[in-house]
Amino acid sequence: MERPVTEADLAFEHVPETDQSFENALAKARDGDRLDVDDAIELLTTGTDSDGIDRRRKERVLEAADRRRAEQVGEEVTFIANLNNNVTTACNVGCLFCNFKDAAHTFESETEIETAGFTKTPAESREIVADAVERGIYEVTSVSGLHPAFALDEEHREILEAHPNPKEVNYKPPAVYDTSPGTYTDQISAMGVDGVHVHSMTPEEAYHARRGTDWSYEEVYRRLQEAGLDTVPGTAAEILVEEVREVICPGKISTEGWLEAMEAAANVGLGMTATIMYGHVENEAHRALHLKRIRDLQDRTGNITEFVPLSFIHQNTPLFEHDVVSGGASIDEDELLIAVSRLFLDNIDHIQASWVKYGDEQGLKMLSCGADDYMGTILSEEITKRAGGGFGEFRSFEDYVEMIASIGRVPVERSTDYEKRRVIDPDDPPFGPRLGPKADGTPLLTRTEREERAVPADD
Ligand SMILES: C[S@@+](CC[C@H](N)C(=O)[O-])C[C@H]1O[C@@H](n2cnc3c(N)ncnc32)[C@H](O)[C@@H]1O
Ligand SMILES: Nc1c(NC[C@H](O)[C@H](O)[C@H](O)CO)[nH]c(=O)[nH]c1=O
Ligand SMILES: N[C@@H](Cc1ccc(O)cc1)C(=O)O
Ligand code: SF4
Repeated sequence: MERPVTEADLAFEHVPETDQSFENALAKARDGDRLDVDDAIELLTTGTDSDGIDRRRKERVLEAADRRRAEQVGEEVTFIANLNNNVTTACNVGCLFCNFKDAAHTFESETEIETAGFTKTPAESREIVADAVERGIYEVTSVSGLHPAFALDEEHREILEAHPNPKEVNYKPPAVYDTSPGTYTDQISAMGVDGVHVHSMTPEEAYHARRGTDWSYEEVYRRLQEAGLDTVPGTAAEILVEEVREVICPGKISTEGWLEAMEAAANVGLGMTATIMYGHVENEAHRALHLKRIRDLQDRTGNITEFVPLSFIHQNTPLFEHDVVSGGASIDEDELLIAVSRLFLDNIDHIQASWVKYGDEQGLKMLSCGADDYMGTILSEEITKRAGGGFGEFRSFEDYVEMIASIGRVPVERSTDYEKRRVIDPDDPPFGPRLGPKADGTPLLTRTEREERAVPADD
């Protein structure tokens, strides 16, 4: 088990104190001036001159962000027809905010323990994606645990097999396990059914895909790109400040490592998203520093299409179970984080509202706090569900059109890179995806609807 978190670990060097005033920071935001870290802290706290959130000030921040959203991207709200396909939950990194993972030894053939998790072979992944493509999706997002048997490709497997101490590099051969995930390149090429867009390989996974070698991240991402990788999800970012990572994910790549991997992905020409996972032990100074690191990265690369705030889901996580935190972010904090992301990240066009994290009602509200993208259909979800979140695993195009039209905005289906966009007329049902290789406008069905249709009606 991990070393317990002590109070000393939470006595942070970075605290929300500034020489700036709330009013000055807000004036800069309204004028479209580039904000600095102190400005962001003032806006996120609604002023460090008093404790707690000042509701009237909060409304002014949200209003400024909503106006900026309207100027920058207009009234369209985008979403994507996509599938989430997590390959394996086996992971020994031990992040304290995560309940998606299952200890890798529970997957071994020899063990008496029955694992609560799953591993898919490349063939199984392919079948799941093929089925979803048939239904009309055109993006597969795939993020997974760091299974010890995973290797980048055959060459990487040979290097790992020849390692004098495989344990040191977190490697065990596939034969040890009931099911092998194969290699990353096999999984990527298996998922690339009919030209579906493959969005996969977070910096943490890329780290795993080069362990025990001297390969650069460029080399890793180049090989993955050859296998069919299209874009990279910028998760594993969590909070890009070391003193926070030391508490919530001491086994994970560092801030520097994350930035290095993302830059490498950009260098080989891959598009990417970026995230923040907030609402646990960090304070507003950490959130502001994180935003600065993302904006700097985007200044260097220009490859980030969207920023995705992920509000910490606390219920079943070690951080909550060990009383390190008493819950997640408040609604005020969620709204301010979306708004300040819009105002601070002047070089990233799209801010995503995650219905997985916020639910429909609050997710919709976020679209008037600075967000303009409403995620995707995903069809299946494991990370938030296992952490105790309860907002489900699927949204249909009908759900999307109804929700977006209800707030007077324009529903638009988009491709991962936002290049392909199709405006949907709310008065012209039925609603289904049209941008996919097999998408002909037929509505995506829920699992239950599909099962009902599969059973021949007995009249
Ligand atoms: C579960 S990991 C899977 C991919 C890979 N293992 C990694 O860490 O990048 C993907 C992301 O899910 C997010 N996540 C995990 N647990 C969460 C929780 N309890 N609440 C909110 N987000 C969470 C984290 O931001 C994490 O980086
Ligand atoms: N916000 C969450 C996402 N967002 C990813 C999108 O669905 C999509 O893959 C991206 O916009 C690239 O096109 N995915 C999750 O699984 N969970 C979230 O909370
Ligand atoms: N799957 C991740 C989130 C995610 C994945 C890909 C992205 O591009 C963005 C966010 C989660 O549920 O937390
Ligand atoms: S967040 Fe990713 S790396 Fe960390 S324990 Fe969960 S699955 Fe593993």
